[in-house]
Amino acid sequence: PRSTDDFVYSTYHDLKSIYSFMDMLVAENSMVSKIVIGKSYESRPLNVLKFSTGANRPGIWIDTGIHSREWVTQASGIWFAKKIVTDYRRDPVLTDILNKYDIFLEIVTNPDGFAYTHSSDRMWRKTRKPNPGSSCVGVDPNRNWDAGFGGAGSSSNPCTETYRGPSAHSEPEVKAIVDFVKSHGNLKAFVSIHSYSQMLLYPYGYKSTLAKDQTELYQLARKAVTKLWSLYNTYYRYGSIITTIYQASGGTIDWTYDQGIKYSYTFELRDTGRYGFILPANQIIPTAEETWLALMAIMEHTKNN
Ligand SMILES: O=C(NO)N[C@@H](Cc1ccccc1)C(=O)O
Ligand SMILES: [Zn+2]
Repeated sequence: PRSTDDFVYSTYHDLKSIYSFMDMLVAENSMVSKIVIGKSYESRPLNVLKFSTGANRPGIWIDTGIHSREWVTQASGIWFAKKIVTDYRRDPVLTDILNKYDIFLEIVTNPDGFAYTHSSDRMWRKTRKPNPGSSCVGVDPNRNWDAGFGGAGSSSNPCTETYRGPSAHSEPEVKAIVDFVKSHGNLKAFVSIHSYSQMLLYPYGYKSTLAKDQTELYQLARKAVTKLWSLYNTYYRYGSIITTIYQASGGTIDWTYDQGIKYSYTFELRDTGRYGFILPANQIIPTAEETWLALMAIMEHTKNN
């Protein structure tokens, strides 16, 4: 495609195609820039799109594709990026958000794993860093954060899908985000998008202690899933990670919440298991559209509080 107007949002794309989408979007829009926050283990750039209409603003972070096989999430991230530039100055709520906040969007958060799902194993979840002393490759990037690291709900066995890694932030893909969050220092919301299960989750996963902001997080989750449901009647469950899905230690949003980013959420997109990670491409746009309504609710609440 020559522009993001004739890019095909209703199909799954490989890494090369997604990177060229990002470069086209940057070239077409003065509001969009590309930040490389680091390199993956296999030296791929960790690209973050920045949407900004002014300087020195607080930020909102969205990542997709931290688990590489969850292809509807990277595909939704592409659609979100185009939606932001399309709706700015047309949608009053988004315009108000972008006049006060920067949005940071990391579409391919695990590029090595993503490339591997295209080349070798469609069901690959983890990073692709080898584990010394083991023939098994990769660390679960959603168990590698310094939040209850190494606790129940993660594995010490490199051959498992929830292997936590040798130490917190051992994975370059995770460390890059940690460093970005710390250096930015003014993120007000952090949303990490997974599939599948149709859930909206907030901290904690590593312990059953209620988050100090649990009442507000619950009420905002309820509002967000109601907005999501309003489009195609897709039903989401919502609540804390540990009570809604299972115990998981070293998870992304437990760390971001403990860094003081109050509006820390994880989405589990469509479906509930019929297709699972292999969601048909004809569901990409409907999934992205309904999820966007929930994201807008979270971003609007962030802006107003
Ligand atoms: O992989 C998936 N979904 O894609 N399940 C998530 C569930 C989850 C979500 C948030 C925090 C911790 C755990 C996982 O990493 O096990
Ligand atoms: Zn996942």
